[in-house]
Amino acid sequence: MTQTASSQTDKTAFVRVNKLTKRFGRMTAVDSVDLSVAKGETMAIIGPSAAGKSVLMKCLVGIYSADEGSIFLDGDDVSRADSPARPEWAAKIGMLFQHNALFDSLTVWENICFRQIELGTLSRKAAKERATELLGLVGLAEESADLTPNDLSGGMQKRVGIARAISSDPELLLLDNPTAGLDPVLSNHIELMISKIAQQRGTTVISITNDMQIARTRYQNLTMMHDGKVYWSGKTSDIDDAHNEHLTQMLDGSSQGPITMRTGKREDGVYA
Ligand SMILES: Nc1ncnc2c1ncn2[C@@H]1O[C@H](COP(=O)(O)OP(=O)(O)OP(=O)(O)O)[C@@H](O)[C@H]1O
Repeated sequence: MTQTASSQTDKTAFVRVNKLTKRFGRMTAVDSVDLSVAKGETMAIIGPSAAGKSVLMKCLVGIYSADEGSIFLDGDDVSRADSPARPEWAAKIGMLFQHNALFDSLTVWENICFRQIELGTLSRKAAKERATELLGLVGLAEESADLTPNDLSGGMQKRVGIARAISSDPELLLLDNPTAGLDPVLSNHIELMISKIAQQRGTTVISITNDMQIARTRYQNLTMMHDGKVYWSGKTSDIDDAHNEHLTQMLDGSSQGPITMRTGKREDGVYA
């Protein structure tokens, strides 16, 4: 991955977002955002509340259309929810929503293979087998398959959400706060599991997190958003102590952002 999605430099990126803008009335939730991720790499998106992180994710998954700018996935233009390439990409993207979005009236296994059952790509028997296999992968017992989401703890629900997100073996995995509300030990477990899944399957992963430490240790790339804009984007290995302090201050609201930026966007379009 190159350090930002400058359209000049990142034509080969698997995920390429160019000057993406999404508005709600007069409010600009995502403001001319550039980012890019190479195939098989991982990116954490971090930023304070209302920074535009979830709206960006919803543009990537195709819930919202770009008002301006573009989104390319493996070269396909999917900038709008109704772009011709979108239907094909629906099956190639797995998403964990912020509040898991599990169906309370369905069992765990039906939730995990919901899409396959709906589309008829798997019989119910095959779907249950597949879901049970995925439960093992996310560290849940086979017996959980017949429970409903209400029977599960928050951490277990997250795991079921992740199992559903990877059920179609997606090329792109989008995770909106996979560890929100979980204790640090469980958060680490889940993040480790995500890294392993990404490594074993070669999945490209973009994940929102509020934890700078997790972002730095578990992800290859990091994008910091603030007020709908990308404030910093680059390799986590390039984050030195000064950057770390600065980004952490932005995250907890003790820095007002770009005014106190230590370094800025270079002439070649790379944030440093
Ligand atoms: N459907 C919508 N209609 C109107 N405004 C919206 C809508 N969705 C999001 N917003 C607004 O867009 C801004 C960005 O929201 P977003 O959910 O992307 O923030 P976020 O960075 O994910 O924050 P958090 O970490 O708190 O979830 C917020 O001001 C939010 O109120």
